[in-house]
Amino acid sequence: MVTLRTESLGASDAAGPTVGVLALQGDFREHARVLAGLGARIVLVRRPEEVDAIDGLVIPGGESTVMDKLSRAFGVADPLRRRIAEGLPVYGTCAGLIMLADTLHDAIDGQQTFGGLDIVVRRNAFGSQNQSFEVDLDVPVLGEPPVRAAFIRGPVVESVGPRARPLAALADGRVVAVEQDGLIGTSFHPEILGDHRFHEYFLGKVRARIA
Ligand SMILES: NC(=O)CC[C@H](N)C(=O)O
Repeated sequence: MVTLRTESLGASDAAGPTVGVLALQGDFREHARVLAGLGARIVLVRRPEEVDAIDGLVIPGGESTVMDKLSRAFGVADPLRRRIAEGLPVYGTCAGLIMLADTLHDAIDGQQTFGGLDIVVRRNAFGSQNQSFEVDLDVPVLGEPPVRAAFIRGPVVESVGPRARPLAALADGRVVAVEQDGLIGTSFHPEILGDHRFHEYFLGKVRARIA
């Protein structure tokens, strides 16, 4: 018998899909609040049993090198790789996008990712913390208005392979949002500026898969 550490942060609806938020490090609480507000049941994922209990997963922003080490130390990296390969819908923001990339351009010290997205990513592509910025981003799958996107030491998608497709790019053409089947990745943090359309779009994928 597995006891789930199901924490509801906000208005949780027992009928909603069960969405995990990888809670090893980073801004997982903000994502949990947004998803709970949209009707999902939230599981904060830190253990292998929790990986088996979810219909979808959000990987938050934070520090991908630390998330990589902790996910291996906590034994959730391989179970997550397996579930991603089986089609688990996953939305990764910033460090979470890095964790979903098949190829990391500047991996150091043996940094690993979970993979799944057929993309090449470069970390810290927009400079340091104090070079953070916000921009209005056209995201055609989300319609109008543009998404206000916060970039905080974010990665860039340097190339998009044939299995993935770009969802948004900056004015200079650099790709900052992608999807591939049930997987979504954004270089930026929609969870902190009050626009929840990326989370709604992701929940649509989760619901479609369990319907
Ligand atoms: N805001 C973020 O998630 C920053 C990502 C971080 N620079 C990393 O490489 O993991």
